[in-house]
Amino acid sequence: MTEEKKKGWFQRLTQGLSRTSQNLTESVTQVFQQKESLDDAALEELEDLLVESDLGPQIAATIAGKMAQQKFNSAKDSNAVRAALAEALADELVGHEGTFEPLAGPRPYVVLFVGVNGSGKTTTLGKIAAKLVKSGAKVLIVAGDTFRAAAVEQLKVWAERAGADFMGRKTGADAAGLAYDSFIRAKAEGYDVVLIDTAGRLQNKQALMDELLKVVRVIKKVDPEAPHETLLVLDATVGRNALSQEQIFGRQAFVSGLVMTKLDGTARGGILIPIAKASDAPIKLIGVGEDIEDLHDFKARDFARSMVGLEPLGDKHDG
Ligand SMILES: Nc1nc2c(ncn2[C@@H]2O[C@H](COP(=O)(O)OP(=O)(O)OP(=O)(O)O)[C@@H](O)[C@H]2O)c(=O)[nH]1
Repeated sequence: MTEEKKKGWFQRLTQGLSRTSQNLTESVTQVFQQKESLDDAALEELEDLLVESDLGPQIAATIAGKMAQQKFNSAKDSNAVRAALAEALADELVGHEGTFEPLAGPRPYVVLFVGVNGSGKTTTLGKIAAKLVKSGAKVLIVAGDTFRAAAVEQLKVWAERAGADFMGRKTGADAAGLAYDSFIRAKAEGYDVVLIDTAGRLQNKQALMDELLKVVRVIKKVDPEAPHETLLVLDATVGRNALSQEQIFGRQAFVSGLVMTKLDGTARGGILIPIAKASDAPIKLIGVGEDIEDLHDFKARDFARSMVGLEPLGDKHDG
């Protein structure tokens, strides 16, 4: 990434997370305003504020504990408070950072997108397709949510916009059959990446999981190593509901990476931390807007600093 592009992205990230950071830092710096160090009551207040920021009780207690060990020179030191908070948040996240590198793997590289309707699956898939095509890759988009005509249409628009090829079937067609055929076609026609959308809602959760597992099974018939990546897309604005979605999909659908979307315009960006800690899969990508440029690799330290309204630390951390 060029310096300018990097700067642009960080600005978008910090801007996108501004409601989260306002929510988090204003209250936390206030706790430290009158005092150099925290007494028990202030520590409890800090913990409550962190819980309100969607961090959950355990993480809130850990972070409040770390903050309580610090000394700050009252109100003048709000940047130091922020920096310490960013460090404490980053400590929680660094072990949960993953990379999404479809062009570094086998060809064709098969990526499955799972998640409930409205989480941002289609948009995320479209953004990834656009970036891959731009970098010269041959990309096939597959409309695996065969239950909703609108979902197929939306994906087709993204495929056209991205310059990727598109494969879909009529409403109600067998999604697993489509996934299988698309993989065979991608192998025969030399595609680099196959991006497969899946249904986000069926008559019940079990039916949805059965459907996903069937898609995975038939893909494995073509190549046992595939799908090479199964990305679970989660909407940050739904707060703790995203946590339960992770639990449902993560336990059953062989999720290999998480994507957190809609981190812009929400005060609930803090939810990313309990999700990261609860999940066996790392966070790979984050979305802070609807444009192609608004999807990015997840970098724990940069994210933690943006969460408190600070710029990233520089090359050492922005990878
Ligand atoms: N602000 C913001 N909006 C987003 C982001 N990602 C997706 N969206 C919007 O969220 C809405 C839902 O996204 P979709 O991509 O359609 O979600 P989906 O999971 O495919 O849902 P269905 O199409 O209903 O299956 C759309 O209006 C997107 O433009 C993001 O990072 N930030």
